[in-house]
Amino acid sequence: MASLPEQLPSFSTLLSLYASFSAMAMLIRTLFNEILPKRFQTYISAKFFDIASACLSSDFTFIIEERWQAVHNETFRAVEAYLPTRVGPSTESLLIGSNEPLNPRALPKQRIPVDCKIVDEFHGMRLEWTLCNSVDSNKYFHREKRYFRLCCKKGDRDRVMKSYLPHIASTAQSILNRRETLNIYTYDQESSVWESVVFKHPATFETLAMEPELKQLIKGDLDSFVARKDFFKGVGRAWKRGYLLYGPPGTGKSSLVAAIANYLRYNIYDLQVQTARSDADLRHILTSTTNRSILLIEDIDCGSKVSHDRTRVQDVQEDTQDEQQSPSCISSNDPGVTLSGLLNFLDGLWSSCGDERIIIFTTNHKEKLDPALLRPGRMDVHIYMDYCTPAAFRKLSATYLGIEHHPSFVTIENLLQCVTVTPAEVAQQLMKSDDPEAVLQSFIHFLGSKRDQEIETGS
Ligand SMILES: Nc1ncnc2c1ncn2[C@@H]1O[C@H](COP(=O)(O)OP(=O)(O)OP(=O)(O)O)[C@@H](O)[C@H]1O
Ligand SMILES: [Mg+2]
Repeated sequence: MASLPEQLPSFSTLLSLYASFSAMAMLIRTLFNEILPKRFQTYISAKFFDIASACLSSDFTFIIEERWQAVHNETFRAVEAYLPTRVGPSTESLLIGSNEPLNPRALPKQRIPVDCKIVDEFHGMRLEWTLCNSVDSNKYFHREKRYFRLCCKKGDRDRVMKSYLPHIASTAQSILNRRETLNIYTYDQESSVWESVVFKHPATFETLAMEPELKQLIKGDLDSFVARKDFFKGVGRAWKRGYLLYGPPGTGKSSLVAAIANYLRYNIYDLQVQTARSDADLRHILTSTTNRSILLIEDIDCGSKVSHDRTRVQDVQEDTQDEQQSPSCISSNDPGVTLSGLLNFLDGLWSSCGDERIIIFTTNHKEKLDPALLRPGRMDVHIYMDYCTPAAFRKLSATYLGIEHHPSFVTIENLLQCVTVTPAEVAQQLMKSDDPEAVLQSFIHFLGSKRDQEIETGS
């Protein structure tokens, strides 16, 4: 007869083990219920539930937040561009809209609404996407945080990382490269986000009236910037290019910015430095911009707080004077942006955040800028936008009147040699009538009286 193995515990041993376990469980339960505060109990139960359900579930979730390590997350941007192309029969809602009157040839654009589920298929994997929104706020700030949740089977996790996400990256790249509409963004301090509208400025290098050699030089510089990613890496520089456009009002600085955006197909972030409350705020604002874009800071001399590094006390004292001169300069108790805060972004350590960025400053008064901003190498290219030259006039005449040669050009070009007139003034004169002959005669008259005035005042 087979006997029981010797090592099997006896019934009485089992009974005493059971009693010890029960006592221990009772003790743990009492500790849990009586000693731990209620909120810890809830937290621990929730965590336990999470861990248990994660172990039992066969799904895996990726979270892709809008920001990654303090700057804009390019993976988020790629998904944002890619997902609208994956809208299918299972999609329950969509955001649609258009900045133009609806017509059959310009159907509204699609965007993914918050909480809407998009199901994608890739190489036999089922991938469920949801755009989520949460609010991060305390008594100092209120920021909305957007993120994508991607659910897949646990077993597909590696394939998602190794082949699906790279597929999204390359698809998004080609979508962004051929983007039809450009956006111009302005920063909304209230909600701490960049607000965008469609950018449809008609200025192009073709319509710009400036010396042809200068135009060629700028286009060449832009082309080489875009093509030389590896060069920038190789020489240890951030892939950025800074332009300072300076010259009198109405000489085409903003038009040149629009022409650059249209040429490169880059979005524009139009920043009023005065809207940033502090250097930390400026850092947040600038790190929320995306790659392949232009950061535009117009009238940099007007943002008096960044023209020179000053203490807060000085700022507050000068605010009252500044306010009268420049309504755009905000008055507040905030410390404001300092020059060093801005320079840190131009070529300091923070300049390495982001790729393929063009930074453009414009000013009417280059002489008012702090020498630190003008130091060689800080803004790579300084472009002087001049008064109207004969070559610029010929371009404006071709654009506005459709005339490239005319006998009165000789008189006009002679007058332009001695009269200071901006391209904006010329454009205004050339738009006066749709009769080109009458326009040219009136323009000669305009230049003549301007010359007489200048002789009289000795300017
Ligand atoms: N170089 C130019 N070529 C073509 N058009 C021009 C040029 N300069 C000015 N204009 C015309 O004048 C208008 C005003 O020009 P723009 O706003 O570009 O000047 P700006 O130099 O930016 O002036 P400000 O210093 O006041 O900002 C433009 O909308 C455009 O129609
Ligand atoms: Mg301008």
